[in-house]
Amino acid sequence: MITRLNHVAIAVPDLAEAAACYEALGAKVSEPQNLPEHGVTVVFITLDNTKIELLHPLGDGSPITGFLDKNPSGGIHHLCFEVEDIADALARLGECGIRVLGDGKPKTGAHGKPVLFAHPKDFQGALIEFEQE
Ligand SMILES: CC[C@H](C(=O)O)C(=O)SCCNC(=O)CCNC(=O)[C@H](O)C(C)(C)COP(=O)(O)OP(=O)(O)OC[C@H]1O[C@@H](n2cnc3c(N)ncnc32)[C@H](O)[C@@H]1OP(=O)(O)O
Ligand SMILES: [Co+2]
Repeated sequence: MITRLNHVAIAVPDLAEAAACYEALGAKVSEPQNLPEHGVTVVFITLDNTKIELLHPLGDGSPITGFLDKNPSGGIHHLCFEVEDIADALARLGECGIRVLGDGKPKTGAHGKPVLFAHPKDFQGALIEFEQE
């Protein structure tokens, strides 16, 4: 079952500049984390009730390069919801005819937990990530 909002992800053209804005507002900002298996570098901003995930392309073939080409100033990229059971979420998405991106199997995300992405065209135009709680 879907439980809580884990993070809101924003793709940014300049990670250091974006992180500095949140630091200036007094937020807790993580060090950049390279995720080559996901083709991104991420910085997490920890808030009281959720996180902001700042994303920047890492290497060739990053899945977010196209998004930044279309949105050169950056933009909200995806929402991540926590689920009690990622396998159950995978099954439920399939029952609803919602395509799961990649090879359709969970991958390990930035928090070291299994994650899935649903195709935005099947989810009211929004890219939704599911993370095992
Ligand atoms: C997992 C590690 C970390 C974590 O939190 O733990 C992360 O979150 S890593 C985040 C980066 N990884 C991903 O986003 C993986 C899933 N994403 C993808 O596979 C691609 O981004 C994809 C397939 C959603 C889009 O890729 P691309 O833009 O190259 O493809 P298209 O141009 O063909 O797009 C198809 C269609 O989708 C629309 N689109 C693209 N991105 C988004 C978005 N973020 N939100 C909503 N819609 C999106 C795009 O405009 C196309 O629509 P169309 O009407 O055909 O133009
Ligand atoms: Co994410």
